[in-house]
Amino acid sequence: MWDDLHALAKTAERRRIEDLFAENDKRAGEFSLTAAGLLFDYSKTQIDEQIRAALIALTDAAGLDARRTAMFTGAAINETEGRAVLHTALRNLDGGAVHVDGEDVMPEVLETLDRMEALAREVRGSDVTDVVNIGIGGSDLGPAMAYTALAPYCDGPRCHFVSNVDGADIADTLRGLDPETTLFIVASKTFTTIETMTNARTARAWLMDKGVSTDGRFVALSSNKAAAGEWGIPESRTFGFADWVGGRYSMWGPIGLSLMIAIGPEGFRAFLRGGQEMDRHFETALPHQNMPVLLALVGMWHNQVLGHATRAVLPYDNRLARLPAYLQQLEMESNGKRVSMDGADLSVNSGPVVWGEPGTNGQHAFYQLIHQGTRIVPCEFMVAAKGHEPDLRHHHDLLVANCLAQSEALMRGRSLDEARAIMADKGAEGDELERQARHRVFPGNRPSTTLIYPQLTPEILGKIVALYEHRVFVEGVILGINSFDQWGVELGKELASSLGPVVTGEASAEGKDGSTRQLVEFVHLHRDRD
Ligand SMILES: O=P(O)(O)OC[C@H]1O[C@H](O)[C@H](O)[C@@H](O)[C@@H]1O
Repeated sequence: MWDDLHALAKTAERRRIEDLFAENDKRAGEFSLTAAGLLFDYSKTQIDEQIRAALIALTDAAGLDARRTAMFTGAAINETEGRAVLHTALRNLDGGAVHVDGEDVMPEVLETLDRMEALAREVRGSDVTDVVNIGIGGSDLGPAMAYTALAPYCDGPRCHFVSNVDGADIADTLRGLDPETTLFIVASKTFTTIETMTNARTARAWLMDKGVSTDGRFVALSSNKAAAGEWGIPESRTFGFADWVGGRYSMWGPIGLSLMIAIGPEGFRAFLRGGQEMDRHFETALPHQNMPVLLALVGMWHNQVLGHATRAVLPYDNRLARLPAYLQQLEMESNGKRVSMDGADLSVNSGPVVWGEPGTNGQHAFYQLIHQGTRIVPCEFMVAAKGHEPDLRHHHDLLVANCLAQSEALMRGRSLDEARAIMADKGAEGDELERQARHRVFPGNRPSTTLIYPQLTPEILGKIVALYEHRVFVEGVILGINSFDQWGVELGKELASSLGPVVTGEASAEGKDGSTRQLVEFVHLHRDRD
């Protein structure tokens, strides 16, 4: 399979994407698809019909259909943790029963949703002015990303997101907040995460310091209701979810509470409906008409086949500023694995490095490398046809024009002859003309895709997030890995707890490597100085 693709890559890399358009005037339509109102265009890549067929063959060989059914029907596909993977049940608003170990989970999911809505309404109708979500990773990035994304729909209290154990995070957030009108949400699936528990304690101390009762000031979102209870948050203020909701897939349930408070229960339901619509599409569309499948395959063509180690996510949508960070966790924590489900080494690379920033800002910062650097960075552009500022339509038109211009420029490039003509026009001559022209050449033939959507509404955001979730799933199935565990984060946590007492000076650094000892020494020299 991979050999076929590598053979196809040899020919593909020699030809220009532009020529594919010249050879086939239907290319744009044939190498793009519309689903759930979104248009995904992957025609500005080297993929042709033969390559697409070979990529789709990967899904057959990996048994994608059976794995997908297994996920949606509650099988324990997270094999290293013995868990089902059912974040889709959280948005199964009008769907039927979903069974885990013979039990329908939907009544509890819907009851929790009802309770969340009751609390959201209560908070929105109260004197609460600020909500602080304390959580990290999957208990932070989803709601934080969506809160910024859906700013035009936020008509509830202001939300803040504290994640880092760096005291600067909570200190900067609390400064300026009124303890009498601030509600804290402690969001942690495990309710043991050191950063979150440290920040939660600091929040509690802050209230007590200000002489404000902590009663009714905390809400817990967790799978570990017992720990939340021990911490002092009553059951009536605790919203649980099952272990089959992975942290980075959890914003659809209780972890989304801050978002629900901000945009209101109806807006949150629209977000869920969007996700559910993408689920239906993913479950039923044939591979070559299936958006998550194609998004995954295009990514694998660039990463596993052509060897491009990174991919840039470039939303031309300022409110999606946190999307790249959200996708970093979703994609890199899910598919950054070196062994397959059975423990054998992978024969191809695992998922790529995902990074990005909104356009047009990135254009004035790192696009230089994307256009002229020696490495190829496949780019994933995203843009809305319409903005939310009717009085600023001209801004939005410029934004769209820039987005389209970048993918066009990446594909077309500028030849040496064109660069020479530009320099000649400027009056350059001889060696100087030649030297200057070489700096102005754009190799072009650089691949990009564009995801375009009508407008960034709660429903559309739901579709986009679910689209990326399923993309990660498809890539994981083809790689034969478990996309739903994250053992790679454990070692650092263990070492951090052993280094804690070394940093404070309670334990000695003896036995640590020379570099670590030197760094600790520097800290000791400075930490107690005024
Ligand atoms: O929600 P929590 O249990 O506090 O976990 C928060 C985060 O920390 C862990 O280290 C994992 O890497 C993440 O997948 C998780 O989302």
